[in-house]
Amino acid sequence: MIAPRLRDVTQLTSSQAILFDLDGVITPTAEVHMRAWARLFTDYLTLKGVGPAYTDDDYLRYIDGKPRYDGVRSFLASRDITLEDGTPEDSPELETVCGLGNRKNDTFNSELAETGVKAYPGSVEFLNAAVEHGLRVAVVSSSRNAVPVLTAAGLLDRFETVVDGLVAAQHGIAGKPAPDTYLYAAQLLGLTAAQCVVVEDAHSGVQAGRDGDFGLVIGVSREASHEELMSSGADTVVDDLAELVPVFTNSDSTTVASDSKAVASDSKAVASDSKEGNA
Ligand SMILES: O=P(O)(O)OC[C@H]1O[C@@H](O)[C@H](O)[C@@H](O)[C@@H]1O
Repeated sequence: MIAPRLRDVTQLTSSQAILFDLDGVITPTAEVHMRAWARLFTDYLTLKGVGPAYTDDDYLRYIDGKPRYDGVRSFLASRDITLEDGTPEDSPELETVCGLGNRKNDTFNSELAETGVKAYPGSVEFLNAAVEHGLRVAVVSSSRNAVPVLTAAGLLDRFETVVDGLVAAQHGIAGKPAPDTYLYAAQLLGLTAAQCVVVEDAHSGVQAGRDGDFGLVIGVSREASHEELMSSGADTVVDDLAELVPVFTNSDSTTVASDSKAVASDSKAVASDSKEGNA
């Protein structure tokens, strides 16, 4: 019989790779996406005379972490609106799923060009500690802007592979909440899901990690709460990835658990519902 997996943070040190979401995990760009979506859908619903008005909760429920056009479809469905898909080449003026998505992308890119991107210091600290410990690292993002965002943050060369929205579209890989983009990244690294850790801030991404049966799913609470991410399937949730650096720098895992509130309290119950080790 295969021993049940111990889904707590000490498993980080025995993992082979960390697969990082980007927006909201490595860079604060989830906020930029969030503002651009709010502008698009507030204007759009007003123009159509459709309610209820768009709120940030809509972003978290229907859009966060999903590929661009899936986010549009999913939000419009919540207001009983169906549009033709169009194509990714659609002009932002067109009232199609792709046209609206591209309209939001213009807003996203203007803000990014104005403000630039600076990674979360705690995430860079965690990345450095993981790499120093010998773990391999990759980015798995739904965004078609992942490479420019990583480049602007000066981090592109830190990752062995980047599976983004463009790669997924090119290969016909289903986006988050499906686990497929994460599984594809693991495959590119020549690893199994069980050997990899997923780090996510969005419900859809946490769900992808859980459904892909990854070795460990770490939630980072930015907009979504600890409880929400735990209920989506995270094994543990932190406010900042720097909280997990002691896992690498301190070989005594019990000290780590007691040093970090979130880790100690969130990781307890998880071993009980974990199945056998996966492929
Ligand atoms: O429009 P893009 O850049 O391809 O991004 C798609 C999605 O990418 C995800 O990473 C973000 O969490 C979402 O907010 C965003 O909508």
